[in-house]
Amino acid sequence: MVPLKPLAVAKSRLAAAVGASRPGLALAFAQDTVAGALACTAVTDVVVVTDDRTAAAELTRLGARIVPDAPGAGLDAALDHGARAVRAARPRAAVAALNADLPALRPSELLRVLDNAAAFPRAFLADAAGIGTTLLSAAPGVELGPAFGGRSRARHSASGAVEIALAGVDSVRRDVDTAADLRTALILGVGRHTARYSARMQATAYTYDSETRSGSVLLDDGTPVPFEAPAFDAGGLRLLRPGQRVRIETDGEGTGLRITLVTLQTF
Ligand SMILES: Nc1nc2c(ncn2[C@@H]2O[C@H](COP(=O)(O)OP(=O)(O)OP(=O)(O)O)[C@@H](O)[C@H]2O)c(=O)[nH]1
Ligand SMILES: C[C@H](OP(=O)(O)O)C(=O)O
Repeated sequence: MVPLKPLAVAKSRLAAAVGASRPGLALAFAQDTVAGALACTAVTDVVVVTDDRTAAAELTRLGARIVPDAPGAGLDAALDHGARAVRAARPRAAVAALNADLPALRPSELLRVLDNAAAFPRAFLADAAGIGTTLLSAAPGVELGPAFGGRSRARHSASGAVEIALAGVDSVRRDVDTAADLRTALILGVGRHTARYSARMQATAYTYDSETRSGSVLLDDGTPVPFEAPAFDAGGLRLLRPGQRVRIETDGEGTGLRITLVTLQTF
């Protein structure tokens, strides 16, 4: 089950960093989350609990089933409602809640988490910050008992759910609440829907040292991203780190030092 707020109010903490892209980016995160879950061999069905009509149409197209957020009483109520809807049709179903803001989600990592979770009546995975929760599961016949929001890792633990202690499942833990989270997700490698938006994160300045032929670009929030351009040329693409490149366009005079536009992209 993937709960999703109306896009007009989703991902509010990203507003300052991404401006008018925010609702589209919130949808892209949900699309990549749902696509990743549907591609996981441990997942039979993906149910999205949402009242957003645009998101409902797009996520249905990917293969998700939509359950309206009938209670309209916050995240935990939406998840209880979703679990009831799932089990009305399939009373012996195991269920898991997964946040809709996991754009780097890899099906193979979700499979490891769900395999691990299946050993316990209730289990959860802490988010990358170690404060919240990105996944909560309940075995057949067991109530989900969601207690999301804020410091939910401690709350889920206190409620008796077993914390999943797996290494190497960063893509399932990497929820995106801030611009810094988004950059980390881009470095992990995001799905195709979010990748479309990442090209819009433009750098505002750069430094370049012609002796070392390296430099750094400054993202709009002030974060420096180093790059190497041993022999860069107009329009060249230079590898930064695995999964991430910088596009460098010169002024066309061929001096190789007058960068006019630098855009961070993922592939
Ligand atoms: N259906 C439903 N989903 C919700 C509700 N509240 C939160 N969610 C979803 O639950 C997950 C975690 O939500 P939040 O961190 O509260 O919200 P967010 O939109 O991700 O980010 P912020 O607006 O910055 O807090 C996301 O997938 C949300 O879309 C709700 O009332 N109903
Ligand atoms: C829902 C909440 O997530 P966040 O506040 O990190 O988006 C949580 O971790 O319980």
